[in-house]
Amino acid sequence: MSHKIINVTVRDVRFPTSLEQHGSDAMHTDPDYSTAYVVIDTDCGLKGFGFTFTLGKGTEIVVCAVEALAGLVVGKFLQDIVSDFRGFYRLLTSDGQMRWLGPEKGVIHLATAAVLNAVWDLWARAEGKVGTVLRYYEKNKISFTSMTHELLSSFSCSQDLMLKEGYPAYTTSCAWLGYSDQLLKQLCTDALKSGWTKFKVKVGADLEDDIRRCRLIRQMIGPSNTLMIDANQRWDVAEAISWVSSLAEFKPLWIEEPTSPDDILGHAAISKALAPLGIGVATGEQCHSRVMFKQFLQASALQFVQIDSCRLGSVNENLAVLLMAHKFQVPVCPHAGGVGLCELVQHLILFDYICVSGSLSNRMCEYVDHLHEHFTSPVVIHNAHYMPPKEPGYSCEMLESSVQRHQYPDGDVWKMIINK
Ligand SMILES: C[C@H](O)[C@@H](O)[C@@H](O)[C@H](O)C(=O)O
Ligand SMILES: [Mg+2]
Repeated sequence: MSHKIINVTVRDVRFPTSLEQHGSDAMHTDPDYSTAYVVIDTDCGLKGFGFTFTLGKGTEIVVCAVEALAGLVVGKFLQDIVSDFRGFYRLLTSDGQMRWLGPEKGVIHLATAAVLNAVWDLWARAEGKVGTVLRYYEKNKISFTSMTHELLSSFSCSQDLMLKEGYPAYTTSCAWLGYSDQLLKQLCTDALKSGWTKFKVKVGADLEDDIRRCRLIRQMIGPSNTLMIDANQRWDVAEAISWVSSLAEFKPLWIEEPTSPDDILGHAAISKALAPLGIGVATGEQCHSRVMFKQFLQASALQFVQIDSCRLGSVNENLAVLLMAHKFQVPVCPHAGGVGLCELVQHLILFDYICVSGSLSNRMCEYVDHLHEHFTSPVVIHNAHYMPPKEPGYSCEMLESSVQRHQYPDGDVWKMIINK
């Protein structure tokens, strides 16, 4: 079948998560988890769904950027796109006028991610597959193929393990910064009961609060479970080193986003200073391109790579980062959560394990327990592991009823909030 793309639509879909402080951190105190939600229509009726993730205000700007890119997509045939996916990626990112808005960063790159996520979803649905990424990888004969040849031959064995046990996850949803100690305790108790062993806590606004919260959670989870801390870029370099040193007694595995996401050498200095304390640096949720990741890796500026399915240019660019991380032997622990990021990133991390890294050492994927009910194929978590998705596609499709209710500003949910 030809699968000619005949239409690309995009909608501003927002969830009022800030009302309950879900997702709050030291820099983003009132996030409304949102998406610029893209639907691609084809001449044969098949659709592709995709989105990028935003925090509420400004989603309308991403919507405009998607509309600007749509002209490059409508009229194309899926087969032509995927037989030269590199060319298509460049078409979207290298338009002679639009690239001035990035290039490959900021709003225009978020829009590129939304469009490409929808194309990947469409391709996987057209093939009736979950794992189109593997085919892309083989077809494009990425130069790492020989390096991972052995891993590819152990493909079925790793795949069996994933199908049986799933991919290990950690939870962030017990300890958002705006949650009270009482709520934190309750959520942590529930999470321990459900089998969670790895927990991330938001820090960075007030040191005394951080000490109290980290002590509380460490006491609850005990010495052998894993704790991570996340400052969401709140500090400068010297402040990060001294602040995290004050939290070292709680034995965090990593400090995430200690400073500006663009300060590669700053991250390197923090990594060096914290290494003797056994604390690594994790970053990536606002690392906007593979070029930045390359330098982070070259400068030994991070010890955990946090790819993001909606900030980088979809599967295409994430794949480049997975391969570089493997070359540098740095574990990938994707950023997820938000709305829909868990749904997308599960595909990438399974691919990383089965075809690239072949290792689970120091590796885990983020999970938050919000908004999955709005997806047609929500993630399945079992015993704190992501179970492989079974439906063909990239798991991007939202329930149409959810989209309509949450569309901003005309959906019922927003009409009620705005008219209050
Ligand atoms: C605003 C968001 O909830 C962030 O706080 C979140 O993505 C966070 O940094 C995370 O690591 O999950
Ligand atoms: Mg984070």
